Amino acid sequence: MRKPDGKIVLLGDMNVGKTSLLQRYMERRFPDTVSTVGGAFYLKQWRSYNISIWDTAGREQFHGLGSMYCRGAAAVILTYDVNHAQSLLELENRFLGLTDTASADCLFAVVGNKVDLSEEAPGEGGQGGGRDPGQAGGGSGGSKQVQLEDAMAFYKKILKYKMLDEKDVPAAEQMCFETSAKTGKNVDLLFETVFDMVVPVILRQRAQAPPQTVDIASAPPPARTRSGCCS
Ligand SMILES: Nc1nc2c(ncn2[C@@H]2O[C@H](COP(=O)(O)OP(=O)(O)OP(=O)(O)O)[C@@H](O)[C@H]2O)c(=O)[nH]1
Ligand SMILES: [Mg+2]
Repeated sequence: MRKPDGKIVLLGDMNVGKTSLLQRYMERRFPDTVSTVGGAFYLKQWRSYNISIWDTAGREQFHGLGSMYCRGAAAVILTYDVNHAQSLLELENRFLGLTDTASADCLFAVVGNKVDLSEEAPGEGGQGGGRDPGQAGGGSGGSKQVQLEDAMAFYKKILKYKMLDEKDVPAAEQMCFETSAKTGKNVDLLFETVFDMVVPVILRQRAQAPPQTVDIASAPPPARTRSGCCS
């Protein structure tokens, strides 16, 4: 298997829909999920690049693994549930620090998932957005608690935390998304925008990395010297 050219990591509280978003994009379906244990990845061929997309566990008990998964990441997708305000706060309090191990020019996307629940008419089944409403990250009702502007304000906090200048990075409007893994809304847009933006990061990472292998075919032949017994 060819080594991936770049890495994208999904982070966020349990139950916000990270696994569902990835399965919607990669497998074009919305299957039942079980809470992720540790982490898992998909490989995506984008243009001529091989990108690994890591799905991580939101559960507190796996928190320590997050910074390991983020090591060298070219992009991090910070995911919350639009119907659960605490899940956005958790990104700031618990998950942003995990990205310290990411690449220096790592890109950030902020994603509010489960918009279908707040778009449904009252009484149309707004209880279906979480497997265990009693736990952290669960309890998605049908009322939207987080607006896109809140996500954009959080994006600006990320830039401050990373000491990045707004003019050197993509604008908040480009990097904040509202999605539904259930209906597919904005899911392709999210991943494909991130893939497109990650390509220049991959190219920069490549240019900075020391060469791993010697290409014998393109190496110049060794200079012949006249010394030696047979010359
Ligand atoms: N209505 C609705 N439900 C969703 C959506 N995305 C995920 N869910 C449901 O929310 C629950 C949790 O989804 P997961 O994708 O497993 O959440 P996760 O973020 O991977 O959770 P952890 O692996 O525990 O960190 C499941 O019952 C999903 O079916 C969505 O867009 N809309
Ligand atoms: Mg999961």
